[in-house]
Amino acid sequence: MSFASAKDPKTLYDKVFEDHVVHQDESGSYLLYIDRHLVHEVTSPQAFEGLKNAGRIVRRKDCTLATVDHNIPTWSRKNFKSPETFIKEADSLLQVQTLQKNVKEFDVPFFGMTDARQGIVHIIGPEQGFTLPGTTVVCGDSHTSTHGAFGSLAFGIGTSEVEHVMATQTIIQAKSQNMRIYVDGKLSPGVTSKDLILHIIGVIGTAGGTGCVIEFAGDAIEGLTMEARMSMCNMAIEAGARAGMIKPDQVTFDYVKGRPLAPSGAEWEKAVAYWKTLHTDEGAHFDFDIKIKSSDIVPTITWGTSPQDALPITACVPDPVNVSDPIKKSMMEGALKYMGLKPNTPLKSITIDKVFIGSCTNSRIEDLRAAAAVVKGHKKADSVKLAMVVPGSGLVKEQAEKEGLDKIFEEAGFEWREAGCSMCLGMNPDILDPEERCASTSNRNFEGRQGARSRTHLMSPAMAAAAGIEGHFIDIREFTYKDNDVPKISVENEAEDKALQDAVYQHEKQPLQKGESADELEDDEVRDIPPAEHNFKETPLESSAKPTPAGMEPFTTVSGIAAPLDKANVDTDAIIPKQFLKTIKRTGLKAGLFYEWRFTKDAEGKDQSRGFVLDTEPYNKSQILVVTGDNFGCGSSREHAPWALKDFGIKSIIAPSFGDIFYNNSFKNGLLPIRLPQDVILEKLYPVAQSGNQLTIDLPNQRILDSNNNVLVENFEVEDFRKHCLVNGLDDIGITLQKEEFIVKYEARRKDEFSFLEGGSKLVKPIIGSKKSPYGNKAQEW
Ligand SMILES: CC(C)[C@H](C(=O)O)[C@@H](O)C(=O)O
Ligand code: SF4
Repeated sequence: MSFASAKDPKTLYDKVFEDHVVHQDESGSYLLYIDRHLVHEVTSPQAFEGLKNAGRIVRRKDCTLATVDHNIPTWSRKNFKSPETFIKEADSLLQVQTLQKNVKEFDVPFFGMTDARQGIVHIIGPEQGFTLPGTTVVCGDSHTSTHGAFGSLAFGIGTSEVEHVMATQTIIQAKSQNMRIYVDGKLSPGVTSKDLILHIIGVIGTAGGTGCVIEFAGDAIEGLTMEARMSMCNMAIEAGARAGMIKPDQVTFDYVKGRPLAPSGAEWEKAVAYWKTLHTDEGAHFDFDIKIKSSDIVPTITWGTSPQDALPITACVPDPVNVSDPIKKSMMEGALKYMGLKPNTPLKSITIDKVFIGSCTNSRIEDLRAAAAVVKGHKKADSVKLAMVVPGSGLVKEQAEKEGLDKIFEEAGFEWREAGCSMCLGMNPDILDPEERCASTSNRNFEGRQGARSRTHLMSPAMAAAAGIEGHFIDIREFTYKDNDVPKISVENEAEDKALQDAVYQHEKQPLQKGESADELEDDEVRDIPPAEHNFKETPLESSAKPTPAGMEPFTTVSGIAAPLDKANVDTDAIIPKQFLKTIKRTGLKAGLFYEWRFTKDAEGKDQSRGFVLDTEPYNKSQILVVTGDNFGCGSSREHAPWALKDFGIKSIIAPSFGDIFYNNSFKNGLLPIRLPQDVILEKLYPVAQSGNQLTIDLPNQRILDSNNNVLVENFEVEDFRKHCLVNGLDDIGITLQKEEFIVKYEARRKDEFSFLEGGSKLVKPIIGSKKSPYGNKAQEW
């Protein structure tokens, strides 16, 4: 059944990866087939525009599913008439309208704002059964890692890659390294998967998983529900990993079975037989194997401005005095200042202003049940200005209301909202005021994440709810639950979930397409290095490969001022804050580059320069950025980060390591990221940057020189394929389309061997006669 040969023991990741290889070229670059593509309004406009400009279509509409989530207000939709009357912010509205227009024009299945199935993109995929075990899942969103909970290979991509997937249904990938995080034992009472993943990120750091796909394994993981597994994999990106994965098992199959877009009947049996082969073989090689003892974990929260700033709730705010590494020390001092915290303060004594229960990490029915169990019979503390509960999808909302959770929250003084990303990111009206402190169930506590100068502490739903009741952080194990008959996760409830869905989707699944019979390929034909004529070096690239729609200039040699940046873990939220993402263009982003670091507001609300390095002479003309710390560009997949850097004039960034998605996105935009060991940067390049001098980057020869032509670095690492594209300014969609024959062959084979994946979002049906949906009977909005 599997494309992979049975010869060597393989990891779960190896198996799923190999089963999707359409083509491999000599440079080590793979073309992978994509089974499922989720689309939202923030990262798709430029991709659809690119398709349009090139006269291309969406190749597999049945593998594509779109929704709106980031920009939409979460206030009541009872009087909803249209996005135009509902969404007050013009730029948010434009992104929503643009997606509506695009899905109509390209005929892509879409859950709009009048559809109960609308919700956060990572909630709706699994909920619909669109996400299936063993599939490849992508989305222009970093938290696509969520779907790895099903044993799928799921990762975030940038907008250029969104366009690539829409046009070719494939993606160009290098193989990541294998990391296993093995969690033994059972989680203690009061400890959830959120505590576990925060603990893990605290241990391995936000760059710990860079270049890796993490498999979460062990008793503690196998004991988790699907919802809890999704919370774990969701935050794999916060550990820097390309993806997180958990092997599919009976828990997975039970969750998927009967979902509207899941296979059924004989196809279901065939699927399960295949899915059962998807586990790491005995003796398979892991590049990194990390063991975590579940007994070490207690309820955990973050204190600082990175998800790795995680501590047990029983701890105190850390003291920089105890840190010897100067970079870490200054980062800690900066974070404490930003968070308005004093060293050695017990975490439990920190008071809060607001509570946010929601986001793609923790807005599923199980999360809401856990929070409601805490809240029931209590009242929100008077000192807490706002506690909001935002379900992940319209269906989660309906289910919660059916169980009376909305009433429990409202009686306690919590606000009950409509589905969306909400205050996780604040691209919509839900934001914190400056210096407000929030107990949040989301996944990122970056500076400015929930609003300018906002202060975010990450934690589990129960802990956030309890903080709302007490007015300060509290150890959930010490909280007094008032009522024991709170809704619990039970088989009955699961059955009710399904019953609800069945009522909502009164449809028959369409018969599976009868395709032409698939060409039989031998294993080797698919996996092995193809003959030379298929290698990109031999292919007549110029014939159909075009410059990218963004107008990518060839990159050969760049000489320019190098700006020094002495920071680690520079996240893409810092490179380009959320308010600048509300554009449907790739240009005009210079003003937003490092906005929070560059500007503060004066008394009249005008921007005042803070003297950030890029605003001082001679660095305001920099073309190169020399960064001392690891993990530049971590976090969100926003391609707006390289767009903004490019718009400023930056052509190359040198750092010890990069966030995977940012690294990819940079190449797609003619921006060269160069990875060098930290000591080389500190000894050879940083001093040049500090003195305001020029560096020359010679890509064809892979060298870096100073202004006297002395070679400072020789043979810096860059993959052949990426170099080739950059030096020639090539559009990789054009290159991929030259491999059309391989894509067609793979599709034929997929139709046969993985026939249970056919249908996909084509099975999405309008909601017919949904009895009491507050969204009415309309489904797709065109
Ligand atoms: C808007 C999108 C690019 C972004 C992401 O990739 O993560 C967002 O979802 C976020 O959480 O910051
Ligand atoms: S992390 Fe937040 S903003 Fe990003 S997709 Fe999830 S809920 Fe939306």
